[in-house]
Amino acid sequence: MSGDPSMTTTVAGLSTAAATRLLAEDGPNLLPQASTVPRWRAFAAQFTHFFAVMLWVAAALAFIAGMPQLGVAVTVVVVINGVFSYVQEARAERAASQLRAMLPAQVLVRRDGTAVSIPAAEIVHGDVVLLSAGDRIPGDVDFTGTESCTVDESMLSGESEPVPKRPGDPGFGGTFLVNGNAEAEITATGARTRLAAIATLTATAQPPQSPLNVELRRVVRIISVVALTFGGVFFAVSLLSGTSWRNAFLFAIGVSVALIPEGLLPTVTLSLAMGAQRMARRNALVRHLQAVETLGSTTFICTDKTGTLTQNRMSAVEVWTPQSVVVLSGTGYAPSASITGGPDAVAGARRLAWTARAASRGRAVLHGDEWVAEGDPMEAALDALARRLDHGAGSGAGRSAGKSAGTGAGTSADGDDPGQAAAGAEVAVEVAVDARWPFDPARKRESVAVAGHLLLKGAPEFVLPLCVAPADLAACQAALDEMAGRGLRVLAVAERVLPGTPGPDGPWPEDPGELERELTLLGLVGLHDPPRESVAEALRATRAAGIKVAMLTGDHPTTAAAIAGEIGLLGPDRTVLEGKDLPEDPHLLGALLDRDGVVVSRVSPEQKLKVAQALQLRGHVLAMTGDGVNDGPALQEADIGVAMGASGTDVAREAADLVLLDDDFATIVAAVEQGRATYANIRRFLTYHLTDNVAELTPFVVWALSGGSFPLALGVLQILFLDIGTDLLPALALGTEKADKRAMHRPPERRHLMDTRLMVRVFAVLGPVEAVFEMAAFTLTLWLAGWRPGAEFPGVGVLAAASGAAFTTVVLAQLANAFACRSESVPPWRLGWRTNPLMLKAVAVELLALLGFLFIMPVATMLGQAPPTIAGLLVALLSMPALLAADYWHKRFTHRRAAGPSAG
Ligand SMILES: Nc1ncnc2c1ncn2[C@@H]1O[C@H](COP(=O)(O)OP(=O)(O)OP(=O)(O)O)[C@@H](O)[C@H]1O
Repeated sequence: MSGDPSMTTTVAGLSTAAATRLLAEDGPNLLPQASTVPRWRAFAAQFTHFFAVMLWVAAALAFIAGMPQLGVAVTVVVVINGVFSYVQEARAERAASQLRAMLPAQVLVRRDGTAVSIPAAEIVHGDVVLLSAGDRIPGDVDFTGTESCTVDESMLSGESEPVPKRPGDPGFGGTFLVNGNAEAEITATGARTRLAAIATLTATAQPPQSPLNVELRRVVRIISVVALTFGGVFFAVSLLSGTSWRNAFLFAIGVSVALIPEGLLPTVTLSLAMGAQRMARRNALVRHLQAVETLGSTTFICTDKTGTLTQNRMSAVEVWTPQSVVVLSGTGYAPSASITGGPDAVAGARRLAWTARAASRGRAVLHGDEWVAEGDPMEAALDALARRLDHGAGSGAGRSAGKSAGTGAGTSADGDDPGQAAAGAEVAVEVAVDARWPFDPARKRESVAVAGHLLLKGAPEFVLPLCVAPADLAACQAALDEMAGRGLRVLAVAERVLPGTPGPDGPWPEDPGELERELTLLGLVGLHDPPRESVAEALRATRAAGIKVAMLTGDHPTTAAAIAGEIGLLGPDRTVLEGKDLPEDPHLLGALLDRDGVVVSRVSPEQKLKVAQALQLRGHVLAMTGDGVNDGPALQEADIGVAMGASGTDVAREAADLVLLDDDFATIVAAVEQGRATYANIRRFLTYHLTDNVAELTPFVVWALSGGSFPLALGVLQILFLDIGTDLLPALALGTEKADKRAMHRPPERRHLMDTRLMVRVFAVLGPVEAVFEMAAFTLTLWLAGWRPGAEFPGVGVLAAASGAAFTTVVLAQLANAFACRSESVPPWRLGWRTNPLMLKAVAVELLALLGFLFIMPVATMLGQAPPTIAGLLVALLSMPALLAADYWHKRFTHRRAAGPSAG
């Protein structure tokens, strides 16, 4: 708190013209880019990683060994793969930076004498910024006016205790105002701030690995180990069967590298980036790409109430005073009020409203016929209330308005009513506040000292005990219960004459506790905040998706329960808890909360953190919303911290993984749906990719097991070309699959990308079918040409045609597989052929490439293949229905076992 008068003296700030000139001179207020990798380095990196280097060695060896075609082919493969990966990564990076630019930080500054909100990047040296709790300080500053202001400087100093600031103290860009309000003059922006110096130091630090990254690296590692093992076995068998060591080494490297899914990581990144873009179109902005995937596996959502479930458009609809009840309806200036009570009924209500407004900073302005909030919507509603009652009284609407009508002079004659002493009837005149102790979520009240009075408003349980027991405590409690039971937020308003207190210059106590006692209760005010229309439907969707929801609110238990009941959140056992009653033990707490539709009221930020920890201990993947200054730790603790883009504080936004641009609960649900879709897509192309690997490996396994006596159905070059000709485009197309309509009709699952289900599908169903037909096409061609196992290898022409048949089979089977992989449970013909246009294009390109690889003679000769015979072609064609049939039966089988619809 502070009684510092400089808060009320207005420093005019810069003129717009001066600011524009300074902005041109100094440049925008942006931190120097954390030295991003230059493009050429990112490009070069695609050609210098371990596997690429192995391929370069293989190419060099091929040239030295006098096999220039192989050398050229390997080089082509490295280049195509490198360019493809680079393009994908660049696209993903571009998408990510577009997302970052969607939420520019805004700052309130005083320009030309009025407060305006501008992007933080446009702040210049000399600007006067107006800060309130939760704001990030946009540059280095000197404080010019402060009100109970403390700043979290931990990011610069490591000191976790907030630092109190007084006028004249310096403040630093990037730190946060934790408490109170402040006015400050900017002394340095952008690269000249202290943060910039530190940011350049820390830019080189690696960001932590996300779970998805860890998981993907695991997948790539497994496949790489398998590939290298095969390479080793192949090398050994080649040597044993009399191949020269150089050739053996060459082929071993070729086989290993062909099997390693280098393209997988960039494809996944791109797929996440596209998921993030789709979320952004639905007003959900992820702050890291990996959050897209985590969102998909969310099992529990803890949401707050005001603004997320409700519209945060408050209006005061009822005033209870010991003498009267005033019920207001309608909007605009002149409410239709129903008043019960004696002659002073409206006078009492007005006095309450004026007091509550004096203890507020939020204000309301009339737009058309509606009050629009400037600042805290609840406080704005109190401002509107005061003006409406004045207006009503002045125009005679309040039939018992009595003596204070219009002028507000009434009770102030005896100097007893500071609020009304400053009042005009229509025009709000601000009262001169000597000292303010702002609202904080622990005290749950706010008080001000005005002209020798202490004026206070706050949560009833936190105000009533400070009051001299009113004669009609029971009536007060009944009024409170009744209003809360209707879902109204209820505030108590009280005041006290301060004996012999200091003037505006203080000194005032830091702790208002010693002043906030022996208060006189003026009454209660009930505020209505309509639920969002989308919420009931969104809650139904969450339930259908097997996700549990809890409401964590700072509001009164009865109010919270009423709203939760109204929107259909409250669970069947109607569990409504209070923050103070939550058990300390995290296991107990987890067990208590682990059900659907729990309401926790009067919850503090620390309790939110505990709730997050307890639910995660139960194995939940938790999304938690928060908008307050102190919500940062809970948001960081949750798997998905959700902050509000429209309201909410900078602190919360920067701790969050997901920002809701429209503050709407339904948007979280939309984001979860998109997250599930993206995860399903990654599994789709992983399945597709791995099936191909089975088909590519089988010839080598057969060859090696036969000790080199069974000819090799596919050569290294053919494998490399399969990888490029068939894998890249369909994998991309699978990454663009739309969200499955039923994705939100099954329970969430937290599983490894490469789980048993996927492995069985690849290694026991799709892969073997493809491999069997591939080997059948090869063997049948040889057989019909008269070759029998164990005999001398047939001539080059026969081998080429057989190998061409095997190659064709893999391409065609993969073509069918691309369609099979579009869903994990539905056969492709039920998905509609035109629902993924990119897939049709990918398939067309694949077919053209196949024709080229078979019929362009130099290419075919280089690959060691020729167009297949009729018999070979028939087997290749048969592989398609066979693969689809196997896929169909497998889907039916697992589908039935899973009992219940599931798709994706
Ligand atoms: N500006 C204020 N001045 C006085 N009391 C307030 C103020 N804001 C809130 N309160 C009281 O404190 C209680 C808790 O408010 P708080 O803002 O902490 O809740 P919250 O967590 O934002 O609630 P919700 O879940 O509804 O968003 C309110 O129910 C109200 O009684």
